[in-house]
Amino acid sequence: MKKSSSTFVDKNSINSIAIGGFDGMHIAHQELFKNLCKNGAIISIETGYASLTPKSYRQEYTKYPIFYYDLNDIKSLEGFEFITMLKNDFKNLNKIVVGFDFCFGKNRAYKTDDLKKIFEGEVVVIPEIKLNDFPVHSRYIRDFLLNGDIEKANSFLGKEYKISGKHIVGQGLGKKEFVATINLNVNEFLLPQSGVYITTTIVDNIEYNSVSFLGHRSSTDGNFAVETHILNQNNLSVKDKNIEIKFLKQIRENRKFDSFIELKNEILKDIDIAQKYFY
Ligand SMILES: Cc1cc2nc3c(=O)[nH]c(=O)nc-3n(C[C@H](O)[C@H](O)[C@H](O)COP(=O)(O)O)c2cc1C
Ligand SMILES: Nc1ncnc2c1ncn2[C@@H]1O[C@H](COP(=O)(O)OP(=O)(O)O)[C@@H](O)[C@H]1O
Repeated sequence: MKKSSSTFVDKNSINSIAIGGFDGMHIAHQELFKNLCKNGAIISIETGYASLTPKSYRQEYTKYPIFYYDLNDIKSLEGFEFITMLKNDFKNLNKIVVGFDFCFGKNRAYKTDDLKKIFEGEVVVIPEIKLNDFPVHSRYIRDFLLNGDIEKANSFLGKEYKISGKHIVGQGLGKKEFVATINLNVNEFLLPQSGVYITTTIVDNIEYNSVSFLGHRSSTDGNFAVETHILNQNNLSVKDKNIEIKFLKQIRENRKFDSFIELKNEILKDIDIAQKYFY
């Protein structure tokens, strides 16, 4: 997690802003940011529903400082009131960058044409960005993840989908019966479809090749778990650490096995698939 750099920025130095929700900080969002000037900034309107890049993780994906506005505080403003607020907050603002579908103000009644009329400065409207003829939006990326289609989600994100969580103690069964896993408590982030994934696990800023499991452990205690097995590593100290998992590819969906031996055999096959992917 990178601290929002807006904390250290003088708002009066900002001359251009991009406005939106920006959950995902995906390739279309990055196109907007390319149109910012050197002293640009990002205005992120918080709905409370961001799940691809929750608020405290967003700064990692841009060099521009992010300033957050709570939707509840601004949603009853008329169009000119919203622009007046921004002009008051950023005294030297002369350029606004938004996407083709940007709406603002009370009842989302104001569109890009209204923005051009109300704001006395440059307004850049980015036409809809698509990838292979498919529009890029965070809602589609969420759908890809929920279907386990990691590669498609990653191509729309322009990076590997990453979640973050705190190490928690597991059942203590893995090391004894199967393979050692790090169990994580993940909040805020959308979890991809239940199943087994080729992943990269980050501990203390070091990336390890890994295979991860998400879902109800229907073959053991039935509880929901996010677990990662680091390949070729036995003695990594992770106690109470914050751990990140980057998703690369789904291996299979979650399954219920009738015996520990069947589950163990399948886990060993998963590990073999992951080993081959990396080498
Ligand atoms: C690569 C891998 C694949 C797994 N696949 C499944 C699965 O298909 N079904 C299941 O119930 N549990 C699966 N698990 C979870 C195991 O049941 C779990 O690791 C075991 O219960 C040990 O849990 P513990 O780490 O809390 O001790 C998988 C774990 C790993 C590492
Ligand atoms: N595919 C796209 N092409 C162009 N602009 C986009 C696209 N997706 C989002 N934007 C713009 O980016 C800003 C943030 O939009 P937001 O609604 O948070 O993204 P999303 O549609 O992915 O949820 C808005 O100004 C929006 O118009």
